Amino acid sequence: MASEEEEPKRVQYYPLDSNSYKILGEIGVGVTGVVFKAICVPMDSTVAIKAINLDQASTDFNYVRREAKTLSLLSHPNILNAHCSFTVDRSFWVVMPFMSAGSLQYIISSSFPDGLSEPCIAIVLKETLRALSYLHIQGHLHRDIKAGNILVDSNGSVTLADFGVSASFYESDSSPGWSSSPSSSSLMVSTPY
Ligand SMILES: Nc1ncnc2c1ncn2[C@@H]1O[C@H](COP(=O)(O)OP(=O)(O)OP(=O)(O)O)[C@@H](O)[C@H]1O
Repeated sequence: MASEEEEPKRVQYYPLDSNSYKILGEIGVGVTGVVFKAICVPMDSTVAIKAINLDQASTDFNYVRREAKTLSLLSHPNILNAHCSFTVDRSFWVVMPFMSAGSLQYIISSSFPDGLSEPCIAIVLKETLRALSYLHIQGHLHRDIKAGNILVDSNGSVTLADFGVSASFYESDSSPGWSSSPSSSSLMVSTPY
C-alpha cells in the first residue's frame, strides 16, 4: 500500500497587528502598563497582552526593551515567553500565553491565606529553580523573583515571568541591534508557534 504523503508542518506566527486581537477584559495593572485577557482571532487562542505605555518616563523604554529582548532569546518550559510583540500607537504590546490560574501571589492570597503546603512549595520551587538554572546558563539574572512573578496555568504548570529588571552577564544596555528610541521595526518580534 502506497504511504500517504505527509503534509509539511506549517509554521504559524502570531499576528503583529492589534486588529487580530479581541480584548476580553483587564487582568491587572503593573508599573509599566496594563495586562489584558484577549483572544487572538486568527489563531483562536486565549492570550494575555501586556500593553506598555511608551509615553512614560524614558527609563520605562529601557525596561520594555530589556524585557522584549530577553524574552525573544529565551526558550524554556518554565519561562513565560512572548508569542510576539509590536507597537500600537504609543504603546507596546507583548502577547503572551494566558496563565489562567494567575500569579502565585494571587493564588496564595485568594485560596491559601495560611500558606501553601510543603509539597506545593517544593513543586513551585523546583519549577522556578529550573527556570533560574536555565537563565543563569544563558547568562541572565532575573533580579525580581517574587510570588507575583511566578505564574501558574490551569494544568498546574509553573512559569517565571517579568524580565523588565533582568540583566545579562555579557551585554551592556547599549548592545548592537537595539536602538535607543522606540521604533516599531526595532521592537517587533514574532516567534513561531
Ligand atoms: N501571561 C499572563 N497570564 C495571566 N496573568 C498575567 C500574565 N502576565 C501578567 N499577568 C497578571 O497581570 C497583572 C499585572 O502584571 P504585570 O507584570 O504588568 O505587573 P506586576 O508583576 O503586578 O508588577 P510589576 O509591574 O512591578 O512587574 C499581575 O496580576 C499578573 O499576575
